[in-house]
Amino acid sequence: MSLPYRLSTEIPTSTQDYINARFDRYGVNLPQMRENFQSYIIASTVNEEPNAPPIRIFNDVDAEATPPWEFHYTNEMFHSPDVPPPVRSKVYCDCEGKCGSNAKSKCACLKRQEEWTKASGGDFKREKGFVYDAFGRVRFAYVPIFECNDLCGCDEECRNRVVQHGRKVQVNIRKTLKKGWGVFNGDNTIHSGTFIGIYSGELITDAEGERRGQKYYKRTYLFDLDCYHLRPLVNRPGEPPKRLSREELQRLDDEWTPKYTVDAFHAGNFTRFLNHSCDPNCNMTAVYINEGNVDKPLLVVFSSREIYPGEELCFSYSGPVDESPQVKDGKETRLSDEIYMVCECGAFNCKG
Ligand SMILES: C[S@@+](CC[C@H](N)C(=O)[O-])C[C@H]1O[C@@H](n2cnc3c(N)ncnc32)[C@H](O)[C@@H]1O
Repeated sequence: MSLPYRLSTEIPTSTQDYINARFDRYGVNLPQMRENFQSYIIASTVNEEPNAPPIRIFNDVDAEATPPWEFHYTNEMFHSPDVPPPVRSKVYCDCEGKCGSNAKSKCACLKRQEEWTKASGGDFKREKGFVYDAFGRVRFAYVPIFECNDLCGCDEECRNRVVQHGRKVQVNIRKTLKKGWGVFNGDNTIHSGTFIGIYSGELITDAEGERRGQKYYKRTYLFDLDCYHLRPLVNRPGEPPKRLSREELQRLDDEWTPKYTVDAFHAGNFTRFLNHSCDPNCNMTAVYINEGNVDKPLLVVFSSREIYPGEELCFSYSGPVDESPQVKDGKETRLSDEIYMVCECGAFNCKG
C-alpha cells in the first residue's frame, strides 16, 4: 500500500526566489531580516509541529543577515523520481491505549523492535523492550527504531511514538567563527537521548549523491543512508534480521554500499546546519514510522549526552566516534564526504 509523498521536482522555490530577487534589501544584517527568516520557519512547519518552540537566528560574527535563502524549509522527505515511492509498513500492533513493553506483551511492534535490537549486536539482556524510555528518550544508541505507525491500534500517548510528534527542544541557528552557520541549544538543558530533529531533504540515489558530491564546493549537505543495521540483509532481502558475528559483519562491510542519500541543500530544516565535531553531543539514528522499505529509514538526530544551554549541537560526520578508523594504503581515512580542509571543531581529541 502506498503512502502520500512529494517529488523533488515539487520543492517550492517561490519564497527563496522572492527574497533573492530583492537581495539589496534582504541581505542587510538587520533584526527585520532575521525575523523574516524566523517567521518563514514557523510558517513552513506550523501544521506538522504546532508546539515546536520557535527557532531564533543570531549572528554576532559578521554582516550576513541570515543563512542563505537557498533552500525550502521542511521536515519532509522529497523523493527524487528515480527513488522508489514509500510503501506502508506491513507491521502494526493491535494494542489498546499504550503498548506494553514487558515480556508478556503481544505487541507486534515490540516484537519487531526486539528482533532488530538483537540483530544490531547489542547487549540483549539490557536492551529489551522499546528503545524509548517513559520520557521518550533513547535508552541505547545505534539500534534502528521502529515506531508505532498510522495503522497501529495504540493511542498517541504510546511511548513508541516520539519522532512523529515533532520537535520539542528549543534550538537556535547561530553563525560560528570558522564553520559557517551552526545549531545551538536554547535556554534549557537537553537530556541525553532526546529527539532533536529529522535530517530532512531530498532523497536521491547513491549515484546521484556521488555526482553532486563532486560538484559541491566547500559546503555539503549530503548524508548517505549508510545504516549499519542493514548490512546483515545484504544477501537476504525481505528476510527478518539475523544476529551475525563481528567477523561476518566485517566481511559484509566490503559488499555494502548504501542505496540512498539525503541532500539537504535544496530542502531541509535546521538540522542541515549541524556541524561536525570529533567530540559530538548528538548522533544519527535510523527511524522508521510508516515506511516499510528498510532501505529508506529517516535519519534522525538525538542527543547522545546532556547538552547545556547555549552549547553547540554537533554530530560526527564520520559515524560513531568509537568506530575504528578505516585504513587505506596505510593511511587513516574518514568514512564520509565532509568538505573542509581542516576540522575546526576545537575538540580536545580533534583529528584535524
Ligand atoms: C551540513 S553543513 C553544516 C552547516 C554549515 N556550517 C553552513 O553554514 O551551512 C556542512 C558544512 O559545514 C562546514 N563544517 C561543518 N563542520 C565543520 C568542522 N568541524 N570544521 C570545519 N567546517 C565544518 C563545512 O563547510 C561542511 O561542508
